[in-house]
Amino acid sequence: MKLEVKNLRKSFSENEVLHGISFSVESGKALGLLGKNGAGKTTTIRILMDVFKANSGEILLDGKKFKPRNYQIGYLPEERGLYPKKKVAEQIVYLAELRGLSSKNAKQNTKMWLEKLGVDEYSNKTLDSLSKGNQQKVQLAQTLVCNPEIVILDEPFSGLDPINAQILKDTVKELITQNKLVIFSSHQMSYVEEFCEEIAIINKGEIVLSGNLKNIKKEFGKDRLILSANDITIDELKNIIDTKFSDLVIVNEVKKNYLIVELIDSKTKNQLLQTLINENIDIEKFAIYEPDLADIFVKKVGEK
Ligand SMILES: Nc1ncnc2c1ncn2[C@@H]1O[C@H](COP(=O)(O)OP(=O)(O)OP(=O)(O)O)[C@@H](O)[C@H]1O
Repeated sequence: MKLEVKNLRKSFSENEVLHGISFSVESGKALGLLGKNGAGKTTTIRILMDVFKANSGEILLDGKKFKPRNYQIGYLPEERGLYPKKKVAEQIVYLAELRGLSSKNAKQNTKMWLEKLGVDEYSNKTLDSLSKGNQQKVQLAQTLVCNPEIVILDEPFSGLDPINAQILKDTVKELITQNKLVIFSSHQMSYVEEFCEEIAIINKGEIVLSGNLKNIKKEFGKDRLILSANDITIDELKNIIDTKFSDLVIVNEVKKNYLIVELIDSKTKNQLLQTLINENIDIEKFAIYEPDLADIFVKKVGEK
């Protein structure tokens, strides 16, 4: 399956909050929707789920208008939607039946997911008696109980400690290998980096970067190197480069322990290395720069 979001615009009263959002994602891949608070992630997801109507734009699944009601979708909304005073297993079974599962399958799947996520011991407790992290896992069990083909998770990691975040990561990875189409929103880069093949960064209601994460990283790292030297400070190294090697390289960024430099001509990497050696600079680091997602995000959005 391929889901395509095309040029979504959304206004609340006179205020346009989405200014033409477009991205696409296919089964067997996960798309990370990234953005700061208020960027427009949840609004986009709500439009996808038909909670809100867009003012314009379209959403297609395999080229046809996407109607969420026609599919088994696992949606974990930002405002978690379960009943605090009802028993955990009972309400998941009930919601699974509402979504079309037989009573037997609803019970089986509920048991399976509560066990898998390590919250089966709370099956007969009311939801509000559980810790926030465990409530979150119950919500996730409810999201996945119907074996959905499409999984949409809005900030699924919020409130999870590292061990439970790992359980969620493993679950998402498993969904991807089962060829599900997975979309999730987050402002936590490390999670996105770990298993999203595709990303879309939203800033102030606009997509500022989208596509395959590996290609994006390659493009950002293109012709850039990390450089440091023994016996001289980073500032001294920068000075030498600025005064002597400005025909080969320019300094992009001064980090605490190294410089990020950009080759003026991508073919001159070895020449740069040779020139540094000829200058008797004792090179400590000379490596291809591999930006992490946080670096890319900061570059595109301006701040963390
Ligand atoms: N129902 C609404 N009525 C009016 N404005 C809204 C409504 N929902 C969202 N907005 C506005 O739309 C903008 C985008 O909000 P949205 O919740 O989509 O951002 P987000 O990226 O999900 O942020 P967060 O990470 O904080 O959840 C914000 O300026 C918000 O105030």
